[in-house]
Amino acid sequence: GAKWTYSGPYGEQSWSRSFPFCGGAFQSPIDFQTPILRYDPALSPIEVKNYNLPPSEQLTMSNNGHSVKLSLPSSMHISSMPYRYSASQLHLHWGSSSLLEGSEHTINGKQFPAELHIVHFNSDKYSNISVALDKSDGLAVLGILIEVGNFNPAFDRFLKYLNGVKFKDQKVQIAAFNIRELLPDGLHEYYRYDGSLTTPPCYPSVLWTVFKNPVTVSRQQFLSLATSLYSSSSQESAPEPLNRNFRKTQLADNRVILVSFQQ
Ligand SMILES: NS(=O)(=O)c1c(F)c(F)c(S(=O)(=O)CCO)c(N[C@H]2CCc3ccccc32)c1F
Ligand SMILES: [Zn+2]
Repeated sequence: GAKWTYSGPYGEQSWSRSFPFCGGAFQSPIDFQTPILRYDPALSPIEVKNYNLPPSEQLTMSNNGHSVKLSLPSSMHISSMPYRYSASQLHLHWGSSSLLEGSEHTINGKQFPAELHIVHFNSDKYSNISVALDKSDGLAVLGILIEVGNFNPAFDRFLKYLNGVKFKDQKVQIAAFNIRELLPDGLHEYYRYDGSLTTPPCYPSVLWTVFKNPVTVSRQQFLSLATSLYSSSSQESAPEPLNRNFRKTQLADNRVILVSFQQ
């Protein structure tokens, strides 16, 4: 597809030229501002199934030039939503060694150092994610905000392989692990709204669930994520660092953001 980046002439202000939905409604990410939040007691705790993958399984970790992503088996799924949403992949957004602000969603204007996204598709209605991608009930993404603090052994299960995917289109097979350990302890407190993919093609097809409680990684783990990767391929002459790969927050318009918790 058409080239897009996070800075320069192909940056987010230009996305809508090649990807019209990027200039449309229901765009993500957004800033969770207290005045537009509404408590919804019907929002039940998120339940995930088969997230505890056996180490005998292997996952493909790859650098696609926009993020580092991990392929996930469709046996992993979210069971607490009206439809079953089966896992497809997880990826991250982060700042840089000089910018500890790289999350996509923000809370009352606070941007976190990074954010993890676990992308799922509605497997009750659609046979695969490519078919589900542009359907209004097609995708469900879990957003996990990341702070710098204590070392996180679960994140290290894949961060330790970053040097194997330094350049665009590089892939490595890694031992699977318990993906549930990447999530915060409590899955009962979260923000919920209808939004979009935060990258082109920006389809308004995502039911967003962003957990209120961040997880932590150590400063060294954050720096490893922020400085190990390049968006350019190994053959290219000028290596382009892969960092600050987050979209700015979009207008909420008259969208109400539901929250499962009371202030
Ligand atoms: N923040 S986000 O959750 O909206 C989001 C991303 F930020 C992101 F980078 C990617 S990607 O596939 O790594 C690269 C762009 O396609 C996807 N990938 C999605 C979109 C396209 C596609 C096709 C097959 C499987 C997953 C995806 C994504 F859903
Ligand atoms: Zn994402």
